[in-house]
Amino acid sequence: MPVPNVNSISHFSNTMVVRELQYDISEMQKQHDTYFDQLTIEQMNIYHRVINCVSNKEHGFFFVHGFSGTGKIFLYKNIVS
Ligand SMILES: Nc1ncnc2c1ncn2[C@@H]1O[C@H](COP(=O)(O)OP(=O)(O)OP(=O)(O)O)[C@@H](O)[C@H]1O
Repeated sequence: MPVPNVNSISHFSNTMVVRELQYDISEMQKQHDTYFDQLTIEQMNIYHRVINCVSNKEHGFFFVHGFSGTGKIFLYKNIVS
């Protein structure tokens, strides 16, 4: 069975990581502020729980569930931005 070239995999992974890290901070800030103003109270509560955990350098595991279209992705986008 052919074995993948480890150097290529490493380069590919790094390229993907580098691309992901090339975000525009001011654009992300604008996006965050826009989404943040629109969060519902429930989304806002989850947002603060996750952000507080990260800010306090605590470990956390969050599972957000809800019916389709209730704003889970909307919330994720706000948290990651
Ligand atoms: N607080 C909000 N203010 C304005 N629009 C919102 C808000 N929350 C969600 N939406 C909008 O509602 C729609 C559905 O939201 P979203 O895709 O986040 O739901 P979801 O729970 O992730 O759905 P699914 O489980 O089907 O993936 C999207 O168009 C999103 O932009």
